[in-house]
Amino acid sequence: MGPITLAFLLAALAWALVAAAHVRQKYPAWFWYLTGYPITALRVVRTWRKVAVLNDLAVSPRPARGLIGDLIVKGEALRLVAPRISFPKATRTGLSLIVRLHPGQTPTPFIQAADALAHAWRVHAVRVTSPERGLVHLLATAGDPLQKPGLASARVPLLSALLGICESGGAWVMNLRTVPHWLIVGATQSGKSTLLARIVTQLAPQPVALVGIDCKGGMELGLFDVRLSALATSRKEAVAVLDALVARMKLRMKACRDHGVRSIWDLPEKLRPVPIVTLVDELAELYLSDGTREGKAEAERCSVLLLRIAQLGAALGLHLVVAGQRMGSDLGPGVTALRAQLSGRICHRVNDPGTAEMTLGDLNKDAVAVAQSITPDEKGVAVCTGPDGGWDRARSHLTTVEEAHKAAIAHAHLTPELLDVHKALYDLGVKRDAGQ
Ligand SMILES: Nc1ncnc2c1ncn2[C@@H]1O[C@H](COP(=O)(O)OP(=O)(O)OP(=O)(O)O)[C@@H](O)[C@H]1O
Repeated sequence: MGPITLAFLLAALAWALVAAAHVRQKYPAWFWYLTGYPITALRVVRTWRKVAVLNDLAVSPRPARGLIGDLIVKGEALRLVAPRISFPKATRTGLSLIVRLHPGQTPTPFIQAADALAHAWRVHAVRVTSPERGLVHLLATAGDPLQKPGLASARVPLLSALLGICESGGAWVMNLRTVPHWLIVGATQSGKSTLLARIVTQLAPQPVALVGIDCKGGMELGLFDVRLSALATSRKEAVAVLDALVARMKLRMKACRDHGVRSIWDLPEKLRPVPIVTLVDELAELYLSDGTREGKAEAERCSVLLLRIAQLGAALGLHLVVAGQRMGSDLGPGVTALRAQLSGRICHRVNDPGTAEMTLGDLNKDAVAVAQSITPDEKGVAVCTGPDGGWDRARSHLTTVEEAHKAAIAHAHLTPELLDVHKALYDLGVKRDAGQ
């Protein structure tokens, strides 16, 4: 090979490498389709049998025990048959395939083998679901799409907030019409306040009343004061606000009864009251007692009122979004009952396994393990429940305090007046100037 040919080949190689880097950066999905996907798909097909056998996903068509004369002989089958798989289909962020279960198999061992599959196929994660009896769906994500998440786009209806992006590639949406109450947990610096800011930013332009309960002296939710119809900054104020909201809930119940409907959404439009979303920052502050009789009574009252709203509020347009660092039964018996009503769950990185278990354990054990693996660097990453009862790993869109504050100011004129709630606060000596 002459020097000119060699130089030409080296230049072509360099050009190809630069072009590949450009495609990878600019069009990551196409880069995946053209390079990563074919290699990974072949790896899946080539290694499937071995991986299935090693992870007890393959079964023998012959029984593990047989009869020799008068004896029953037990043994391990020599020829195991892996369940059949479809050819892996490319997705924007990875690949997916369907496994046809052998008779007698369940999805459980596949869920347990998800980590092993991810290692064998050299992908970031494998999620296992069962869309239909006898079938298991394996969704592999090539890299962590939450490392550098783009901004997902989705049309969000009333009472919905576009929070960020899911690991599976879709938009992460909190829809209060379908899931009326939410619990958000996370250790300090995990991204809770950013998520609350995102929720306020998204709900601010909508015809919705936002009520804040922030017993950290209003340091977090106070930033959005102009778009809040009421803000309680201590437990005493929280009791007054929640009391007024429960009284309002009873009036709405009566209105529904009078019109023979079961929800405010069935009332004639001009009679329909504004939905109220109550945002609670630092739930534990509402439950912890300082040992005094008054403190205990306040904590119990808060617990009862929150529970009432959570139990009855959905159809009456009263919604709860409750955030806290910790969630444990030690906060009081009311907390477990409240958790049962907060069906939407978002678990950021947490300090104690108990909180992850309390937040997600009653829904899905695997989700608990994934939540526990969130590292301190993964700010804004959380495990969240989906509308179909499933779960996903997701990352919130980074909303700065300035952005949220600006959104609150821009939509301050949409803040509905809740006079009864104002009065309850006023009676405690709390003054709030409109547009403050
Ligand atoms: N989705 C995100 N993407 C990138 N960075 C984020 C994201 N969410 C939060 N952060 C960053 O993480 C840091 C902590 O966020 P945040 O204040 O929301 O945490 P927190 O859980 O409310 O903490 P604390 O309880 O101490 O108030 C901030 O610097 C924020 O910019």
